[in-house]
Amino acid sequence: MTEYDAILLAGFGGPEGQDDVIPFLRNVTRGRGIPEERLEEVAHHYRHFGGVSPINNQNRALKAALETELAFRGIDLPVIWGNRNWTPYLADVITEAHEAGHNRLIAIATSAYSSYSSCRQYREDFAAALADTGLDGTVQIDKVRQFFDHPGFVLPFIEGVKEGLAEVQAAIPGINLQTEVEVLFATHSIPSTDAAKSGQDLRDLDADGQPVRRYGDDGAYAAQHRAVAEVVMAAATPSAEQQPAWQLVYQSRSGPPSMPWLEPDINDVIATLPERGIRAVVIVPLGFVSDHMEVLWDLDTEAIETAAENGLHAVRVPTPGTNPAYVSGLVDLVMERVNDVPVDERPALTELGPWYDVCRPGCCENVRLGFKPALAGMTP
Ligand SMILES: CC1=C(CCC(=O)O)c2cc3nc(cc4[nH]c(cc5[nH]c(cc1n2)c(C)c5CCC(=O)O)c(CCC(=O)O)c4C)C(CCC(=O)O)=C3C
Ligand SMILES: [Fe+2]
Repeated sequence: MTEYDAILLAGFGGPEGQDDVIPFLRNVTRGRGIPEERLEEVAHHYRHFGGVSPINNQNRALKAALETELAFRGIDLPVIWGNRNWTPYLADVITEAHEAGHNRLIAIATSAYSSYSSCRQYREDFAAALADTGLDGTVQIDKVRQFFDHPGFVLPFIEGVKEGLAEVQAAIPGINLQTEVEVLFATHSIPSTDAAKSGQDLRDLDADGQPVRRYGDDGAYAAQHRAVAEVVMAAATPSAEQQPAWQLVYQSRSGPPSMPWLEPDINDVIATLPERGIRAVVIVPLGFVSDHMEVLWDLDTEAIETAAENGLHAVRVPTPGTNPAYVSGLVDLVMERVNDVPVDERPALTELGPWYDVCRPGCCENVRLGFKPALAGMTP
């Protein structure tokens, strides 16, 4: 048994009104070398929706769903919710938790894969929050493993792809699933240098100093997405003969053009589909846990528009959101830590998992920004 006294639900954060948009974007991009034009463009996405990102309400709903599931299971752990980039800030909610007597926190970050932005940055922000509040050494923050291949996270996508394909067949009677439909698994593009470091363990080096555990050029980040996509396709399609082609595509690139980020971009890929005889596209937001701005703008607005321009029927699959399988999976992830469940008894749908509870030395470091201390890892 490992004793925890609260669950820390750690979100990205988002603006909740027009006046929040610019300060929020400054918080997110401080020191990141994001071009001014890109910031203006992203500000416009938020302005289009009244300056309000849906992400905070989605995290409020997830917190409530977790509380209901915990109560149903008779688990006495309060859920506190804090954000990296907007109120309620992590430092403030951790201080409140401490004042209420909660000093051993198990964190769930709303992010499933390994990379600087999707794992280590959360861990660095936990360390910064403890340093800023003087609670370093008083409050302990552990974090559940990256859950990209946990059944609770994957199941909603399997259901979604099944339903998406059924919808395509209803819209275009007689369509050939194998030759006329393509499934695009979409995730956030990240700098190629971050991708290469994702999931890397600095201890596993060969005699030439090269990593032993290789995930390919785009690191564990891309490998994890591909492995999950394969599982989703196999589970969502009745037979190989009826399985559409699929590929992993990227969205929401934001760095300067001179800096390599993961490709191909979803819009570029969509534009190539008609010439291959594709008539319908199923878009799976595999990299995201809820329908936040990246999904509403980059997929539901831009990618859907690109599909229409190319004469394609397009369906966007739901994100896990508050799907009961996802909510219950997150509680399972907490309880495997509480109960010290051995690694070989933990659920994982790909060979890359179950991922580590404690991140490896050097894992997901950001070579551009340099070293910053992080919690929930083997080295600080
Ligand atoms: C991998 C990844 C995830 C998924 C994992 C996770 O969910 O954590 C994610 C999620 C999110 N990203 C979000 C928003 C933004 N991300 C930005 C910028 C960046 N994202 C990056 C990566 C990721 N981002 C990167 C490498 C940058 C470049 C700057 C840097 O090196 O850090 C910018 C700056 C403007 C721009 O350039 O787009 C914004 C506004 C929101 C909130 C949406 C809402 O408000 O509803 C969410 C959930
Ligand atoms: Fe982002």
